[in-house]
Amino acid sequence: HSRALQASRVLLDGREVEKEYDYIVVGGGTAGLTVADRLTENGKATVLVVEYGQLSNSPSITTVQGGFSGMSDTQFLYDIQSVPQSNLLNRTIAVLAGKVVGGSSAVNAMMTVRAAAADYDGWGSFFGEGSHWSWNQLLPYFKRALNFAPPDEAVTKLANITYDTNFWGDTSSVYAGWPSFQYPGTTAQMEAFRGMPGAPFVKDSGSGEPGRSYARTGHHDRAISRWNYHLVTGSKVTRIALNGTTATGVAFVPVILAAGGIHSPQVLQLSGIGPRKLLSSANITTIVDLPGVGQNFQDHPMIQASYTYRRFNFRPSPNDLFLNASFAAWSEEVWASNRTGPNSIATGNAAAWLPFPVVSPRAADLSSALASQNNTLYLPPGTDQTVAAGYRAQMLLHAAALNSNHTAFYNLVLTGGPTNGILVDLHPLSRRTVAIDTADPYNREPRVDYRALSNPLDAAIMADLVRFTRRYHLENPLTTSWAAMEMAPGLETQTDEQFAAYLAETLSPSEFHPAGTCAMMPRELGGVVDQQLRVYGVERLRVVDASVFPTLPGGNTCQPVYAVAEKAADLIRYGASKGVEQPC
Ligand SMILES: Cc1cc2nc3c(=O)[nH]c(=O)nc-3n(C[C@H](O)[C@H](O)[C@H](O)COP(=O)(O)OP(=O)(O)OC[C@H]3O[C@@H](n4cnc5c(N)ncnc54)[C@H](O)[C@@H]3O)c2cc1C
Repeated sequence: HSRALQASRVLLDGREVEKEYDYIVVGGGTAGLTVADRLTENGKATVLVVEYGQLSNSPSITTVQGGFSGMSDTQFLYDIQSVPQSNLLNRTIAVLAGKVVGGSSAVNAMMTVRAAAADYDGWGSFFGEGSHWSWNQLLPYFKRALNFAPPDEAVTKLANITYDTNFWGDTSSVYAGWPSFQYPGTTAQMEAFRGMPGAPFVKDSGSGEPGRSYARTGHHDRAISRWNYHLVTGSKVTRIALNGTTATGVAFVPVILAAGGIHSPQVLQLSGIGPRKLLSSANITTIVDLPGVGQNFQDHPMIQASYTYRRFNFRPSPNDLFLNASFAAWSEEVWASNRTGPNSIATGNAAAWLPFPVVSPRAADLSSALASQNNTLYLPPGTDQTVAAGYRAQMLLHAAALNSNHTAFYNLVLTGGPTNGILVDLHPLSRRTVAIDTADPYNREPRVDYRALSNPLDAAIMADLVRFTRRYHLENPLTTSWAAMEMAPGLETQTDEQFAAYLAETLSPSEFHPAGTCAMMPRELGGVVDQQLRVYGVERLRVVDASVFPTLPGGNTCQPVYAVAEKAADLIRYGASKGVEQPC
């Protein structure tokens, strides 16, 4: 950085890139833009972000209402289908990931949640005592990551919102808040969990400003005014240049790989870092034999459990947006005039996250079944011993979590209307894979195998998640007056075997939360990066994105990605020895 860069700007062509930078960030997505913003903040370090997608102000990205417009616009998504899923009647599944400046944070459904402390303590536990990865040590970065706008008074009252500002920050340019409108039915659906014994109600929540706030608006738009920040768009990184085992980027530059859960393992494999057998079958010379790259792939399965209420007299309801022209017109009007009203609701602004013992009467039995299971039988044949050892360590953690009230397994998204939402398994046991397509590794998208339901206990756990949802709707004193009808799976589905058959037909193995494919675990447990997110066996190369999560947090993944990226920026700037920086 002895030499001034041309003024900060977006470069439309790789040929405009300078010869030297202090850091190169591969992927201008959620994590990549966060790190690039923080590293250039001091006005000294020079950073180039290389992003395959384009900068866009399309309404698909900026529209809030419903939360689905980004994920429905294929120009901002990679075009990937999974391999046929043998446990899902050979169905193939669309793999959604953002391809645009801002990455998946530009197309996601905007649900903002943090998951339980125990999930993050679990991450550090793989490294033993003294790890600097834990809830307490990530909390300052959660606070730095998002700027929390408290809910307005009317909404707070109507929806019984409670929150604790001690858990939130107010410095980030990425904002999190509640919609300025709530359907009364949402409150009723939330309150009805009081009819389910043991369901905990916690204090903290969030609220505030409408609009999509994401990595591009919160980080790129800040950094673009700096001389030391460059972003090149429309440029796909196929591999990282290595000099021996040192990443050299363009010219001896430290590289931060932030291409996301699907593409970071692909880029490593194309660079000769990954499982030797896979690389040689693609004629790629192995630089570092790292069996964990592309293994340990996790995502949250979505289960269809749908109910329609015959008597749900809460109005207005989300259906009124389609059925009641004057309500729809009013919604448009208040959104246009001051960005309030129903159109400020994305998707799922209320949901339940519950521990497994609350949901399942056989939590203790399933927990011991998992602990005593020969877990590695359910990994792909030929899985490396280190990866298998890591899987065993994770399954022991999950076995304890299954019988604990300190982490959530069950997630039901509430709609506020007479049809009910999405059911999610927060800690799936099956592990998936991402691998370069050996037939044409540089030009084809990677092969994504969800290996759905490969661990048979997943189906049993999911069956209990549906059974609980059934009880919530059909046997709950607080919901009986709604006269719910079970549309799916249908009351004839009762036994574990019937549920397994139903899941084969209908399960969606992805909530678009790909993670774990470059896991932060000890190398002897199949890890790919160490606690400073440095790739084992390679100098000057870190991975910073959802792929480093060793296990999925029990919640949507965007907020944890921001927090991990904030922490990574401090690790890169100050090193681990300086300890955790407190947010200013
Ligand atoms: C449709 C959808 C809905 C979601 N809904 C929610 C939600 O409601 N709430 C929530 O919390 N989370 C949600 N998520 C998940 C969340 O958005 C992601 O977990 C998070 O944004 C991932 O961040 P990341 O940095 O790991 O990857 P990304 O943000 O995906 O960034 C990766 C970037 O790298 C780029 N890239 C990839 N390969 C290359 C290459 N070879 N060369 C150059 N650039 C490359 C990509 O184009 C992309 O911009 C959703 C995700 C999707 C896709």
